Amino acid sequence: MPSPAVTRAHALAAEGRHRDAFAALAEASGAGDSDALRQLADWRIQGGIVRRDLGEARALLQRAAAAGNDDAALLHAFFAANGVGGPSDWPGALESLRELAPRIAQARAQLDALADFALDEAGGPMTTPQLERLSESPSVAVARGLLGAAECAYLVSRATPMMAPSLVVDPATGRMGPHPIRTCDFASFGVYYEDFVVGAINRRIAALSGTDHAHGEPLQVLRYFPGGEYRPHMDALPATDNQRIVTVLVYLDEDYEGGETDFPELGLRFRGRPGDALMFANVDAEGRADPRARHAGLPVRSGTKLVASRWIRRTRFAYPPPTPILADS
Ligand SMILES: O=C(O)CCC(=O)C(=O)O
Ligand SMILES: [Fe+2]
Repeated sequence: MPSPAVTRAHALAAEGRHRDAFAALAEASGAGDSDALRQLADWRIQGGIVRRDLGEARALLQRAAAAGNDDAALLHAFFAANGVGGPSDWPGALESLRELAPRIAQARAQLDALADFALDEAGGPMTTPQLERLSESPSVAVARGLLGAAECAYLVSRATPMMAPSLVVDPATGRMGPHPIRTCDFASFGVYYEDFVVGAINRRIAALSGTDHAHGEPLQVLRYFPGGEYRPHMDALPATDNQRIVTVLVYLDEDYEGGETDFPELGLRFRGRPGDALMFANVDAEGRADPRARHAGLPVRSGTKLVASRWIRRTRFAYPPPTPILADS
């Protein structure tokens, strides 16, 4: 049961009285209501009612955690680990995760999955696997065992309840929507979901690709049932000043037939074992979209294919915030 202030704020927002709802939450937050602090943090993350402000959200989560809200404490630890809304403090965040573990099963599950790999002080990998090059230009390469079995299983278990039918950018309209080009389900690990395991995986992907982990779009997990496919496409965007320069795919399971990743222009077809990564460049030496990097996830014939996908931009990436209803908030 949420606190009375949160219930009241929801009712006011549902009536379109957003300013009153915000005032109710702000007042209760000021009085130390941990539910109100948590709710206000959510609004600051979403940015639909009030202005998105991840730094403010992180501060609110910290206060909610201090007032005894474990769920806020866990999300605050994710923010601190991954440098959301402020600097990254991996060791401090890990300490919080360990404190929460006796009370929160999800915190224990993360600590277990993290045990697959030795991490440095900042959550980065101690080593990265050797790259086997499959194509010189555009560069396509394989890194065997980039993820461990526990990490693959953890990603799948976290992604499964979040799965929704895929959306892609329609080149005709520029809008996101369902499209026959990608007939799989997907789960995206944005700020709410980028936990310690996802953060450690993103850092390993960054180390492999020689990029900064803040340059990646949220890690996605794609799930293809029989007949599901991702038709030939380029990951590079038609017009952007922050191009998707490189893609890393990590195969998460093997109980399926078909579903190879196919590069028609290169005569190359690949399917990895669980934990294997395929990395390819989407741009040429001048940074322009490289049509030879066009690729497909071929139709799955039987079973279920699960793959993690990370599109890495040239520079830091964040989704633009929505326009808030309370513009002056
Ligand atoms: O599922 C695959 O093999 C391809 C996925 C893909 O092309 C992508 O995520 O951009
Ligand atoms: Fe792709």
